[in-house]
Amino acid sequence: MNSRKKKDNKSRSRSKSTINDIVIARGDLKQEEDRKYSVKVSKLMGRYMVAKKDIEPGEIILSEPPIVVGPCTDCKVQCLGCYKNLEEQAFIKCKTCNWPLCSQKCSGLNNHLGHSEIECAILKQTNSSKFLDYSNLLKIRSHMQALVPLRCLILKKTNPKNYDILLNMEHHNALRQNIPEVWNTNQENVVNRIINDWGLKEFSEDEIHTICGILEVNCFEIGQEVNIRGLYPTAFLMSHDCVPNTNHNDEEINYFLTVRASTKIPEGHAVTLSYAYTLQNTLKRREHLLDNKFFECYCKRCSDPTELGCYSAALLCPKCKTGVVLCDNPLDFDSSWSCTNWSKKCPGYTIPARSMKLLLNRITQEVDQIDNNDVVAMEQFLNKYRNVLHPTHYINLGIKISLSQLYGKIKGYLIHELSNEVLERKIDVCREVLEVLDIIEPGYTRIRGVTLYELHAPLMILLTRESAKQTLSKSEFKRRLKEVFKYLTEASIILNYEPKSSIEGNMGVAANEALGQIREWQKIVGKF
Ligand SMILES: C[S@@+](CC[C@H](N)C(=O)[O-])C[C@H]1O[C@@H](n2cnc3c(N)ncnc32)[C@H](O)[C@@H]1O
Repeated sequence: MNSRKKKDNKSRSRSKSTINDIVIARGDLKQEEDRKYSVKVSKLMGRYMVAKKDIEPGEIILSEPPIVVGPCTDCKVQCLGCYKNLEEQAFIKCKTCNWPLCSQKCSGLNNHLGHSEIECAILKQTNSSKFLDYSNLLKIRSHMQALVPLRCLILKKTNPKNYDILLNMEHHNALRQNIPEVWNTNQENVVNRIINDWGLKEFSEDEIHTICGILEVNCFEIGQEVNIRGLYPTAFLMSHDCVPNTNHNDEEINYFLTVRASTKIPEGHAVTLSYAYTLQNTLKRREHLLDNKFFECYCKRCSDPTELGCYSAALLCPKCKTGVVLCDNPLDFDSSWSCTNWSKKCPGYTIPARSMKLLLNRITQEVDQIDNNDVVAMEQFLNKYRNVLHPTHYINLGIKISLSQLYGKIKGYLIHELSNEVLERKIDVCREVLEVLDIIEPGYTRIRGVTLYELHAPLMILLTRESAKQTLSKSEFKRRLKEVFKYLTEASIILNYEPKSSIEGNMGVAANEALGQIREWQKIVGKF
């Protein structure tokens, strides 16, 4: 389908060390024995991780510190130490190198995962700050793009073992070279800056482009309050799947990455994560993977027009009114879409790929106009498109996820103020979202944990209200309490994997407390 694909194999044909070489090179044989995974190689995917033995949901597969972290390519201007976004006037310049910082006391100063002494010395020696136009912070943004590549290059001297591990990662240079918007942007913002502006002639253009490719292909988006990327020594080996079987999180400050199984991973099965946003439809995910990770996905979900029954891309047929419009060939970016209501004799409805894209772009623009907290506008949107978009179309699903979290949280909709009707609405959207998540983000995944937590709250309040009116029999009360207990228990397991400093980690603490209260009630109604 795409000319980029053929060259892919070429770039992969260069010889690469296996993960075993990497581990042995690190003198870490013990760790190799203990590892939950081994590494295989396939023609399609290159190296990929497989489970050495059955791995249970929630089990840690790996936990490791990053090789390098720093600003993302599309980041705003950030503090070089702690990566807080900097506003005009609310920042200082590093006394030594003159690059922007949040304060002279920033916790990321003289830290190898922040603004290290060596980075500061190089930025000073090269007089790099003379190119920073502080009259307008926006003009500094593109300069930030060269920082992570510089940090990688610094490793060559400060940590040659990590530099070797990094150089062993996929860069897709042969493919990327043929994509002018990727290659030329790197040439301008990274290569020319490091070699010409900063005068670091010891690095070659090829070497810097390779580093850029490695970062693009292998970085994890990390950070809790901040928007940064990190490269990890073994986690990069996980292959992509649009229904992943792992979940990962990163710690604040040290950026330790922990990968856990979200579902059971049988021995010999690939250990996967999704490089794309799972809540988008096949077309969007595949476009993202091709443009940013330089491969085409042929997973089960991508190959199935119904996306395994979650209908993330389906429209409702405007002709027969009852049929579902699906992509004729989801593995072809240019495929048309048709009504699939053959048995009920739809007169026939087909829409070309281009018109579908235009329609989705127009609807997306409309959604983007809705304020993040405007539940009324969200409900109006769902109502307006109820005969156009499938109820679980990814655009609807995004809105339903927002509603599942906003009802009960924002001003005017605090949980105890909600009418029974709105509580029921919150329950409905949570259940609808969970039905889809059970297909595309199954098991112990963060978004399921959050949605289960959101679901328990209205159920519990309705139960309390009804029990206060004494309209429930003891057995009905117990049945409903048991249901809340079930959701909350799973939410608690999932959310307690999250760092305590994160929003989800806090939710985990709240889930534990709520479970404690239910256990008190159990003393009255009896164990479930
Ligand atoms: C983060 S790297 C994974 C490690 C890589 N396979 C290696 O050997 O270094 C991502 C790259 O692996 C390949 N890859 C991962 N998952 C894939 C999949 N499901 N289908 C095809 N290629 C995949 C693609 O080349 C992608 O750009």
